[in-house]
Amino acid sequence: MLHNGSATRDIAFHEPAPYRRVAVIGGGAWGTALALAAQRAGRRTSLWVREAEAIAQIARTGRNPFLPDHAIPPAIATTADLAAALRGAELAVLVVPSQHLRGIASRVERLLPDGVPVVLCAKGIEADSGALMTQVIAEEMPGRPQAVLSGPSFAAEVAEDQPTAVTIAAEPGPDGIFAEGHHAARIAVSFASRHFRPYLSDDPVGVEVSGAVKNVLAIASGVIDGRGLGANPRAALLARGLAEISRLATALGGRPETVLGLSGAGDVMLTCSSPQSRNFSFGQALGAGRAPRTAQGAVVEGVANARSVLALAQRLGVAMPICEAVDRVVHHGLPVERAIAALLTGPLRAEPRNLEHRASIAHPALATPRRERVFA
Ligand SMILES: NC(=O)C1=CN([C@@H]2O[C@H](COP(=O)(O)OP(=O)(O)OC[C@H]3O[C@@H](n4cnc5c(N)ncnc54)[C@H](O)[C@@H]3O)[C@@H](O)[C@H]2O)C=CC1
Ligand SMILES: O=C(CO)COP(=O)(O)O
Repeated sequence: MLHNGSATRDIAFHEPAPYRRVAVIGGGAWGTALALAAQRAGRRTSLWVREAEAIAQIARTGRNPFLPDHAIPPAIATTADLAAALRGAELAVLVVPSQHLRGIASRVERLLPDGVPVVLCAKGIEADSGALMTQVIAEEMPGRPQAVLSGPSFAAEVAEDQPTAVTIAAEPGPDGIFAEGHHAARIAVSFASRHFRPYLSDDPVGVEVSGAVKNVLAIASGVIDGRGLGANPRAALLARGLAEISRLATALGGRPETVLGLSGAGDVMLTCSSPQSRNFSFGQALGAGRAPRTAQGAVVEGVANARSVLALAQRLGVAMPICEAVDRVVHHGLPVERAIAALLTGPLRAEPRNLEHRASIAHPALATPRRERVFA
């Protein structure tokens, strides 16, 4: 049994039954890669693709324009008909961008039998409501079992069957998420294959917040790279960015140790250091003073989420200076130079949160604005 993440158990011991039929809803790059992963794991898999042109191209060439370098095997049933994609599904995997999840979820809810679980794969926070993806689902699909799939996983590498580890997070049942019949354990074995390794977590809030914020951090990291500022500020950004994730996650009831796992530190390391990341390369262009260019129709989640993460943080009174800087640059036209200067010349602070609190009492100098150039 899992007690608040303090104990781990081998899920293979239980041999939970996989879901046999998996419907992947959202045929962008990540949905396509996850359909390939499910099919490799032995699942009967369907893939719902929204765009008529994409469906036509798949029919013509066997390739999805959102992930053009990878063939989709005929065993994956691709369709533009949502009802057809969901027919007979024992598991629905929702892979539409965060700002579109609500609309798709309400349509899926009308078509999916009660009790069929959903897996949420978008990394983001809803702009208008500040809702996490799990909250959106709780509202649009009340009572339905749900889990979050996140972690360091570029779609192209999963499609190539490169080794990848992800986290599957859900609220534990009375016997914990490792219990044989728990949907999270069943989802893990439904996707597990030689090169695709899910880990379980009972902290969906920590996992979700990590995934949403890392995209904003990746834009900031790209800016540093595009501006040619070197390796030191990137490392500082990663460390201080993880501190921002941790503060927001704990304010929402998540756990700080989750932020050190695959969905937090793992995905931050991946996305904040590779031009494969759309968010990182968007930031690189900003940093270099070029107009960001993305593949047609591709989503750069950090753009919408700079705004939604910051709005949520402000509502909760959580300081997120890096996310704030990205929001100012992307949405309010703040020049990159000024955003960087603001981060470097803010008040001096102590590092761990608990010390931060004590430092302001025992070491007032650390909490007082000073001229030195430090990181926020
Ligand atoms: N691409 C990747 O490597 C990974 C992506 N993700 C996450 O997966 C989610 C989906 O991203 P990708 O598959 O990469 O997208 P993508 O950039 O490849 O394609 C855009 C997707 O947005 C969908 N879309 C556009 N307008 C829509 C609307 N009005 N309603 C519903 N869907 C709409 C398109 O149908 C398409 O599926 C994002 O939250 C992303 O952060 C997570 C892990 C890896
Ligand atoms: O989430 C991702 C990898 O884990 C993909 O990142 P990008 O959306 O920045 O490409």
